[in-house]
Amino acid sequence: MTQLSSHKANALTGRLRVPGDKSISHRSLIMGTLALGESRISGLLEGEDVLDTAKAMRALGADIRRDEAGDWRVIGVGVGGLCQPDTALDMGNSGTGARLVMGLVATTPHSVTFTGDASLSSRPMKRVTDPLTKFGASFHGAKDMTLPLTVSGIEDPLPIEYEVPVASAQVKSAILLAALNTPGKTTVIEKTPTRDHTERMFEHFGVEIAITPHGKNTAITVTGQPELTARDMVVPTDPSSAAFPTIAALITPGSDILIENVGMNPSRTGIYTTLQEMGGDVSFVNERLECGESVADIRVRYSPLNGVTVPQDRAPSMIDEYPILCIAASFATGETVMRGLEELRVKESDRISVMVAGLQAAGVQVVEHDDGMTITGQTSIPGGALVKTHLDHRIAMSFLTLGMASDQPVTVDDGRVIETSFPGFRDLMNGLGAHITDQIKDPA
Ligand SMILES: O=C(O)C1=C[C@@H](OP(=O)(O)O)[C@@H](O)[C@H](O)C1
Ligand SMILES: C=C(OP(=O)(O)O)C(=O)O
Repeated sequence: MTQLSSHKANALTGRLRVPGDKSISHRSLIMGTLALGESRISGLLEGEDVLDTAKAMRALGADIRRDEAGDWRVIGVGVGGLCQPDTALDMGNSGTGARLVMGLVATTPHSVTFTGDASLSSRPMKRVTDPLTKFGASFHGAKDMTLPLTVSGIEDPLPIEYEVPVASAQVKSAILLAALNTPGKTTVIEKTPTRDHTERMFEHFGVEIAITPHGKNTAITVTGQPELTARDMVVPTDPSSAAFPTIAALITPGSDILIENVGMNPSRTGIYTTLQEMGGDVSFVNERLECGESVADIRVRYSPLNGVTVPQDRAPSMIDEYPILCIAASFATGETVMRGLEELRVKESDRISVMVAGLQAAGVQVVEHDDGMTITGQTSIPGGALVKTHLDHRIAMSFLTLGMASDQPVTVDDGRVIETSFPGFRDLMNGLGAHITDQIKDPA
C-alpha cells in the first residue's frame, strides 16, 4: 500500500481539468458494444473502474482500443450479439460496472461469473438479482448474493414492470440494459429521481424510450431489441471528481481556481447547490450542451463557510459527495447535518463509519447517526492523523483534502485506490499549490 501525506497547501490557483465522468464512461463502453459499427469515445475516464468495464466488454465480444489521439474506438456486436466469455469477469472495485454488466448479460443465453476485490465482494447485489430474476435469469453463488456470483442468462426473457425500492441509478440501469435484449416494453418505476445518464445515452443511440409521470413517480419504458448503430460520444469531466478541488479551494485561504468542462447534469450537481448555500463562492461560466449533457466551467474562490442542514431529498444528486462535504463542514461555522444516507453504508466502504473514524482521529467534532452524521465546524483542525481508506477512493481523496487546510499533515494508508476514479489526482492538486507527498515530511 502506498501511504500519501497531505501537508498545509499554499493558496490553490490556476485552471485545471479533472478526468472524464465515471458513470458516463462505463455507459459509453457498454453502448458502443451494443451498437453495430465503430463508435468513437472522446474524454473517456481511464480509471481502473472503467478499464475493468472495457475488459468485460472485450470478453463479451467488442473490439476496443485507444487510438493515437487518446480517443477510444469500440466496434460493437449489436444487441443480441454478445459472446460467451471464456473466463470470469473481474469487475475490480466497481459497483457500477458489476451491476450494469449483470443487467446486460441477464437477458442473453450465456452463463457469466462476476468477481471483484474485497470491497466489491462485500456489496449487496440482491438489489439487481431480484429484478433480473423476474426477466427469467438465475443466479448462483452465496446465499446473501454477494460476489462471486454466476448469472445464467435467459434466452427468451419476458418484459417486466418493476418499481425500484432503493434510490439507485445502478439498479435502474441494470434493468434498462436487460430490457434492451428483451422483446416488448419493459418499465422501470422510479420513486426518487437518480442520475439519468443511461436514459440520455439510450436517446443518443436512438433507443425507443418514454419517460412519463406515474402518479408521484416516474415511469421509464424501453422497447426492446432495437438495432443500434455506432455513434460518437463525448464524455464531460466528472462533477464528483471536480468536487475535490472545489472544496480544497473553498477551505484554503487565498485560493481562486477554474475547473474546465465539468458535467452539469442536474441529477449530479447537488453538492454545488449545497456549497453555495454554505456561502461558498462557486459560480458557473460558459454553460453549454455536449452530446445531450450540459457542461460548464466552475470558478471557485476561498470562502468562509456556514453549516447547513442538507435536504434529504437532495441525496441522490450528491450521493458520492458526502465524504468530501464532511471536509467542507469541518471548517464551516456551526453545524452541518447530513441525514437520510443509509446508502452510504454500502458503498466501497461504510462511508459513514469510515468518515467518522477518520474525522475523529483528525480532531473534528462529529456525531454518527444510523443514517448520517452531524459535524460542528472549527476554525482550525488539528490533523496529524493516519486514516484507513478501506479500498475507498473517495475516502482517500477526502482526507488528503483535509490535510491541505489542517494544522498537521493528514496521511492516508492507501493512495493507490484513487486510481479507480481520479488518476493523476496528486499531480493535479500539487500543480495548483497542494503539497501531497509519499510519506510524512516536514512541510517545506
Ligand atoms: O449509476 C452510476 O453510475 C452510479 C450510481 C450511484 O450508485 P447507486 O446506484 O448505488 O446509488 C453512485 O454512487 C455510483 O458512484 C455511480
Ligand atoms: C459508489 C461509487 O462507485 P461504484 O458504486 O461504481 O463502486 C463511487 O464512485 O463513489
